[in-house]
Amino acid sequence: MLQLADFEKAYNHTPVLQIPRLEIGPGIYWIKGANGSGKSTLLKAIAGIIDFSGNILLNDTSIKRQAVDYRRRISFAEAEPVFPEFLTGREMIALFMTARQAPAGQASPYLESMQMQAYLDQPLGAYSSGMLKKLSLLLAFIGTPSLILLDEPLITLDTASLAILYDWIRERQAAQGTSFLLSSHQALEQNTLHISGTLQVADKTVKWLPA
Ligand SMILES: Nc1ncnc2c1ncn2[C@@H]1O[C@H](COP(=O)(O)OP(=O)(O)OP(=O)(O)O)[C@@H](O)[C@H]1O
Repeated sequence: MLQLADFEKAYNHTPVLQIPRLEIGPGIYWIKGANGSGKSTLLKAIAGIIDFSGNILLNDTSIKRQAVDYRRRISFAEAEPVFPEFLTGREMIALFMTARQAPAGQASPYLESMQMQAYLDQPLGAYSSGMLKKLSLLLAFIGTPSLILLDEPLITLDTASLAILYDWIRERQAAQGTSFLLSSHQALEQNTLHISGTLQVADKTVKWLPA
């Protein structure tokens, strides 16, 4: 599903991640690592929002040679999302629905399950961090990406919302075979989600460990 080859990312000429080769099949993966080890850097590189040397292929589509096609197949929710404060949640969702050519009505069940309708027409500047987090997670589920990257999806969510997020992930994987990379300092509920393996980020590289 995902292949990294000769991957190297440096900030100000200081290498942060060097991954000669990494290949993982479809599934749900937990990205683990200490603070500053490079989890967000890895996710941002795979999402195509920061540059790096080497290559990444998603189902044989190259991030460098087929950049538009690649990005169409991937979604990313940042750990601490920042949105334009003057837009409303409804406007953000409409923007994503158009950009990602999503099927009509796709957002409705997500909005209902997370009970987001009450504040959908408020400007995003008035959202709490939990409300912003739910919106950013929902936006990552818009369209039909084959890989969804969620950076620290569990932070700021209340217990009820966590259970709903796990439902979203399970349902999307079952219905569309979507794969997930989830970074988290908290243990993922492995009896709720079927985790295919762990990507351990340490010593400036990434190791795949079976579940
Ligand atoms: N834009 C940047 N410019 C310079 N250095 C950066 C930048 N972003 C990240 N780094 C450095 O890269 C390293 C990895 O950071 P990254 O944010 O990927 O870690 P992380 O594993 O996600 O950490 P955390 O668990 O604290 O969120 C750190 O040493 C960090 O200081």
